[in-house]
Amino acid sequence: MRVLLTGGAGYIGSHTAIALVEAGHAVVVLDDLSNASPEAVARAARIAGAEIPLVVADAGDRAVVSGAIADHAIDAVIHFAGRKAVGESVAHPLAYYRVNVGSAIATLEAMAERGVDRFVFSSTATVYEQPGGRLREDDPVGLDLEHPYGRTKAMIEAIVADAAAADPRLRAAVLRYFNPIGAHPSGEIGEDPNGIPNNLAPYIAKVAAGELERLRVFGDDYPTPDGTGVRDYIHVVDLALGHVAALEHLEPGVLTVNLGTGEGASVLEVLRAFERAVGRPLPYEVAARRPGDAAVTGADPALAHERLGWRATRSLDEAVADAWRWQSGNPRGYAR
Ligand SMILES: NC(=O)c1ccc[n+]([C@@H]2O[C@H](COP(=O)([O-])OP(=O)(O)OC[C@H]3O[C@@H](n4cnc5c(N)ncnc54)[C@H](O)[C@@H]3O)[C@@H](O)[C@H]2O)c1
Ligand SMILES: O=c1ccn([C@@H]2O[C@H](COP(=O)(O)OP(=O)(O)O[C@H]3O[C@H](CO)[C@H](O)[C@H](O)[C@H]3O)[C@@H](O)[C@H]2O)c(=O)[nH]1
Repeated sequence: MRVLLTGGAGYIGSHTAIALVEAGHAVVVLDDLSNASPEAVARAARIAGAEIPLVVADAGDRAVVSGAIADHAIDAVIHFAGRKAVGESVAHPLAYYRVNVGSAIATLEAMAERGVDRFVFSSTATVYEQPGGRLREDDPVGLDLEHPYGRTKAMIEAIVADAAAADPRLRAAVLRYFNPIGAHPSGEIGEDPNGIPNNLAPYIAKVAAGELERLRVFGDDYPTPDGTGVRDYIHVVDLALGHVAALEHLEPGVLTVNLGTGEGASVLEVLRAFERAVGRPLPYEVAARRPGDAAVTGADPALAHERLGWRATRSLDEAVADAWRWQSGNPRGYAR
């Protein structure tokens, strides 16, 4: 298939681009570069050994997306484009609704205009209204969430369901990612956060690199084995392979699946994994809980295995070693 990746210059999109080419597909990236560098696409193309055209454009512009679909004879779209910073979504909710919801609608309209009916969407574990350790796809999802970012994703899930109900040709997959971590094993592409990272793994990587003084562990009094928050960290390459499987198994209607490992790791366990990769202790202090954080989130990944034949196979240690290879080899990221 010829696959358009909106937001394909970003962290998950660039890894997915490589996985798609390696599986025999052709990839075109459409990205406004608001949170990415064109260098990510250039490196993904080099690693994959294929040309990956980059269209620098806003996925919220229906006419531009429609033009890209026609120009590149696209068969399927994976929609990664969007903003993802939880705190920023609280401060700037309208921008989040405009970019996230607006770009999803514009992309679906552009596809309809061009008769493209294969659609894969980046959702998140955050859409579950009741966090828990083994979340299943039929657990309650809705708008009763902690932040506008999560609500944008729940809204888009509803929009995709309505679009599929109205158009029986639409074949869609909604992928609820748990916590992506790690980098391509080449060390050439990885997560390149702008400014001080919000997320745990890139934050620890910058502590290990000496750019940040110490990790602040947000709470050690949760009802978890060591008192720190537990998440389901999934290697970004496993996540990328989940997209390939989803794309290749699309059927009319909407399939919604968790992409997680089914295993939990605490903040201190992630820190220890980094210490093993780096080969020395890393400084940390216990700080107050971060508002809105759950004690535990984790996936029941059974449905993805049953329906897509996919499961995550890479360990936390592997992910952290790959993240550290990327961080230490590219201290300034893509240096945008
Ligand atoms: N990383 C995570 O923890 C995580 C977890 C669950 C879901 N997601 C979702 O997965 C998707 C990809 O996440 P990521 O971690 O790769 O983030 P990212 O920021 O690295 O990638 C998103 C990409 O979209 C681009 N973009 C943003 N707005 C755009 C627009 N209007 N038009 C075109 N391009 C636009 C950005 O430049 C960036 O390259 C996002 O939709 C995100 O919400 C991410
Ligand atoms: O500096 C830090 C950063 C994080 N944490 C802790 O580390 C764990 C993971 O935090 P992240 O910020 O890395 O990830 P979250 O689980 O909070 O959320 C992320 O993953 C979710 C998917 O489950 C959503 O996509 C969400 O938008 C995205 O930020 C949490 O227990 C958090 O309290 C720290 O202790 N210190």
